[in-house]
Amino acid sequence: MINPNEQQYLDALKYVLENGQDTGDRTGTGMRSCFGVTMKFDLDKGFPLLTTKKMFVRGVFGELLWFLSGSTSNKELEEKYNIKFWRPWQNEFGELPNIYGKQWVRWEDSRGGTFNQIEYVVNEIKNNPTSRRILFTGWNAPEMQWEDTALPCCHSTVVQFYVENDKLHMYHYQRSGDMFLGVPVNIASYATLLTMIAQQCNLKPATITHTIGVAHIYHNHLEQVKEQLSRTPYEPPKLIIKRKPDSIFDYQLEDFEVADYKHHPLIKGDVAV
Ligand SMILES: Nc1nc(=O)c2c([nH]1)NC[C@@H]1CN(c3ccc(C(=O)N[C@@H](CCC(=O)O)C(=O)O)cc3)CN21
Ligand SMILES: O=c1ccn([C@H]2C[C@H](O)[C@@H](COP(=O)(O)O)O2)c(=O)[nH]1
Repeated sequence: MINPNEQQYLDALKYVLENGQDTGDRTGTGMRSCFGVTMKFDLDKGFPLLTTKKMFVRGVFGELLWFLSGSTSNKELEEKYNIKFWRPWQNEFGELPNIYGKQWVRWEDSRGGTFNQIEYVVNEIKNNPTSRRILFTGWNAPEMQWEDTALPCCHSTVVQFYVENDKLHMYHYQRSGDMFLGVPVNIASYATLLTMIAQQCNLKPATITHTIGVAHIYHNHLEQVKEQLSRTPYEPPKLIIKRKPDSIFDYQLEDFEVADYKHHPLIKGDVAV
């Protein structure tokens, strides 16, 4: 098979298209959904950036670096990286309160301090690789219910790591996945994160097991999905990280390059707000 990683996504997409339940949803758009869909990616078989549609590559890397910086400012995401897809959820101050950046690197504890979960994960992988506690979560249960929270955490509901000899594996549980728009970005983003953490720990990025709780196709994406499923994937591109920064928090946009990215044309779809 020319691109087994992409086939995992296409099979999941097709499964939801053919077997999903049609209902309404919070946004009023309507969705077709299945519960508990798992995809497995092996980074040895290429970088899982979709080739059956053109992906917004800078969007993947920029958004990830913005999460890692601890920022929850959409203004910063737009000004620093020229990424505008978070705009519908920003408040009047250009902020996205309580989303990923805060939970990943400055989770507020009940004793007035903060906890950097990403730093913890990298240190554990380096110093305590047989630990069964190497995980981080964006799901800060009480904060997810606060009324100013921009959007309760979708991906990184749980992200766990496992070291096998010189290989680093990841399990990613995502509670809710917009199969056409969000999930392709999430797949590429977590593959990038695993590659970065592996580089920091002198390990090889290996597999990602990605489970989505409510895997859904919005009703206004059904035609786009059929178009995408009619296309044949190309060989996957390669992810190149051009240097090894001193820490997981020191990567820059210019450090990332995608080589040999051959893709089909963009497929547009409206995001459900
Ligand atoms: N309904 C919904 N789906 C999502 O995927 C999603 C949300 N809401 N809310 C929060 C974030 C925002 N995300 C988004 C939003 C829009 C695109 C999007 O429109 N992507 C286009 C390119 C956009 C561009 O070039 O600026 C694409 O073709 O992938 C992707 C992810 C992911 N998340
Ligand atoms: O990275 C992301 C962020 C969001 N989504 C999708 C999943 C849902 O369609 C919406 C969130 O709505 P909820 O009602 O909170 O589930 O955003 C995604 O797929 N990937």
